[in-house]
Amino acid sequence: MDFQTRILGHFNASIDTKTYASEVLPPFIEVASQMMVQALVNEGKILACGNGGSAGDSQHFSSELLNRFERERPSLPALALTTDTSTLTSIANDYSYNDVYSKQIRALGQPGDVLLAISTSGNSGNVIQAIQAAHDREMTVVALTGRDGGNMASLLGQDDCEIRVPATSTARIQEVHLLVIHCLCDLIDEQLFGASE
Ligand SMILES: O=C(CO)[C@@H](O)[C@H](O)[C@H](O)[C@H](O)COP(=O)(O)O
Ligand SMILES: [Zn+2]
Repeated sequence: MDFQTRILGHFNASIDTKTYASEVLPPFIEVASQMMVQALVNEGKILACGNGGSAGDSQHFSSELLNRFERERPSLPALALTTDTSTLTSIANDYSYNDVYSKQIRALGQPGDVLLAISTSGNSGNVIQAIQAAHDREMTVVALTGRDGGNMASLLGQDDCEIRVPATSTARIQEVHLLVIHCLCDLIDEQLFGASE
């Protein structure tokens, strides 16, 4: 296959995945945005975590809340748990990589906060432990997953929200996760700061 055909294949697969996702995800995205707005209105915050591309997504989300998305508005409290290398490496070194997010959540999480837990497989051990820690801290969880939701799906309670991308490719799932994150940012701004175009 020549490179141009290969590139077109990626574009078409991404478009198809987004089209299919657009038929099933919007109600879940709306609920997740309302959970986040409720936390922010009650002076709570949003903690985010994931691995690899999903670590990047966590930081992408927190930067858009802390700084801005598409309009001028006050900073909003969000924190990616993926960035402090001293904390991450010491927890992984002294305990286990599975503990790198849960230990931070047990210290920083407050009742009413939201955990944004991102995993394309739903099976990353440290994200699973993060969900358990969040529940222990009386936080709610918005989970961005894919495939069959993995072990994360079965951990979620009725106050949580899973946004499961109907796809099996990690890359395609990640591409929809980023779109979902931008939808969440827009809906948060819309609910907190009023309607815009
Ligand atoms: O970005 C990619 C692949 O597109 C990878 O870095 C990917 O994020 C890593 O393999 C992650 O460790 C996968 O973890 P998860 O999505 O299954 O939780
Ligand atoms: Zn990737």
